Amino acid sequence: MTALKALYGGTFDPVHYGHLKPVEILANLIGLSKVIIMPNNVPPHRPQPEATSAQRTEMLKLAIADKPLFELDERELRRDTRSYTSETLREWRQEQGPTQPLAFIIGQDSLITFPSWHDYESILGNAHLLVCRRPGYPMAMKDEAHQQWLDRHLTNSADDLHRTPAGKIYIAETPWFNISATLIRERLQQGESCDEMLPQAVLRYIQEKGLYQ
Ligand SMILES: Nc1ncnc2c1ncn2[C@@H]1O[C@H](COP(=O)(O)OP(=O)(O)OP(=O)(O)O)[C@@H](O)[C@H]1O
Ligand SMILES: O=C(O)c1ccc[n+]([C@@H]2O[C@H](COP(=O)([O-])O)[C@@H](O)[C@H]2O)c1
Repeated sequence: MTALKALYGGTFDPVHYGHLKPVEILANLIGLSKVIIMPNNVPPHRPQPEATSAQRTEMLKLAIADKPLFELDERELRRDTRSYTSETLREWRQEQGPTQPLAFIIGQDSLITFPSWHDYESILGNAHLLVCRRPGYPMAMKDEAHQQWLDRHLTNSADDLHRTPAGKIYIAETPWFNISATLIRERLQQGESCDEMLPQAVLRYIQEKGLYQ
């Protein structure tokens, strides 16, 4: 059996424990030996981040330096157009061949908006979706057609993910982490502590560079 490979895309402005901890638990649950973390360059659906792509990448490097589970992929930084996940996964699938099991990791909030993503059906054609729970967001889709789409693809079998190349959605029983980059940016701007929310090395970098003031 070929090991499942997982890509974890995000804006990471900045990276925090709400990104890292659920995914470490997910990796244990389903037997992932690597998670490839990938910052976007031009988020397709939100304003440009406060930190530059280079700064967000630097923070990711600091965050994963002592975590062998993670490696970094900078491919989206090499494109100046919108960082569409469908394009990235098409390219990754071509590199990995048609039978390699591939997955894209998202949080529960991203699952809810997923049907509005560019060419979203093709994403499942190229990868599974692995979903981590997140507090404050519904588990059901906004409309019936999208709920039926979700139900058609859902699996609760980790074996399914390892045995098939793409097309399944797995909602992992990961714990809730009530942390967001928005909350961190707001707290930093108000001079409030964020010590428990992100790695110390990332916090030091933010302070050194005067980010999110
Ligand atoms: N606390 C969390 N629990 C589970 N998933 C999360 C959490 N925070 C972020 N994610 C997921 O990580 C991925 C990258 O998220 P992103 O970089 O936008 O972080 P964010 O905290 O949501 O940022 P912002 O507050 O700036 O919107 C997304 O798929 C998102 O759903
Ligand atoms: O391709 C799209 O249309 C699309 C729309 C929304 C989000 N994404 C990707 O989903 C990942 C999580 O997004 P975000 O904004 O929550 O960090 C990140 O890799 C984004 O580039 C992709």
